[in-house]
Amino acid sequence: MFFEFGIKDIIDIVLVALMLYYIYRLMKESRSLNVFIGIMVFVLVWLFVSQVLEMRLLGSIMDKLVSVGVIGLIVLFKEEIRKFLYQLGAHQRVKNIMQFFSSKKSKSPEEDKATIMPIVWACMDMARGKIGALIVIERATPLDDIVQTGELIGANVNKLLIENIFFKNSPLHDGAMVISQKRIKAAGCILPVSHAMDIPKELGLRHRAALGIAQDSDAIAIIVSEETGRISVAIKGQFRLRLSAEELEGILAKEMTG
Ligand SMILES: Nc1ncnc2c1ncn2[C@@H]1O[C@H](COP(=O)(O)OP(=O)(O)OP(=O)(O)O)[C@@H](O)[C@H]1O
Repeated sequence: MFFEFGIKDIIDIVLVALMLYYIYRLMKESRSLNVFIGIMVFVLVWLFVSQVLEMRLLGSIMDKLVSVGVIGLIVLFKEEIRKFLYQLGAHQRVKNIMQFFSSKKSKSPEEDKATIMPIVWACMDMARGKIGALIVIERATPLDDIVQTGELIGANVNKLLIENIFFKNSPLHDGAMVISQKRIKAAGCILPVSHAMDIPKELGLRHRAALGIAQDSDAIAIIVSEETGRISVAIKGQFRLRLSAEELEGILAKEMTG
């Protein structure tokens, strides 16, 4: 009953272990750890019943359950699967983007500045007036699903327009504004809320929504706090809190122009 055990098998085991570890991490993050443990127990029982005990009837019933169950799991965990695939794609994409930008710098720094400065000035004004705001700047990850939850605008980036949209009684002040390709694409959009446990207690839903989109995509989310007038940025799943105008400008210049 001995079988050959070569380098290919070791790589096979390492890859399966890595895959299981990633699934475990994703499920832990999405607080579905018990589901993961349940699936593992089911798979072990299935293997034991069909491979070791060779019980044909129970084995075939479990075979059927597994094939249907896979579809069920895909539906149940579509968000986690999307996130996993995004993270996988992002690794390669980072390299590609770095290569792309190293040979081809931003076409027009003036054009980038013309987009960045109205955002910075509007945020400073709104911070002074304690007007809450949430601005998401789309980059490589398309945000079409987010845009669909709000109202389409399609206007050039303009300081007064941004302030007007977030003005307290404006019909679009609730939710997030999406800026895409140097234009205000939509406002009043609903973002996914982060369930991270390590967010400072004083930060509420606006900040959680900013972190949520920064975890799910490569977008830059700018938050102006209505309570404190502080400006923060969520990017690559991390917060940069209490920013000055210069710091905000620096981050946007660096991240938007590569
Ligand atoms: N999922 C979401 N998507 C977009 N905007 C959201 C979302 N959740 C909350 N908001 C915005 O955040 C506002 C509520 O902010 P809340 O006071 O809870 O957050 P906060 O982080 O404490 O911010 P602030 O410091 O401005 O009070 C809502 O009125 C809405 O405009």
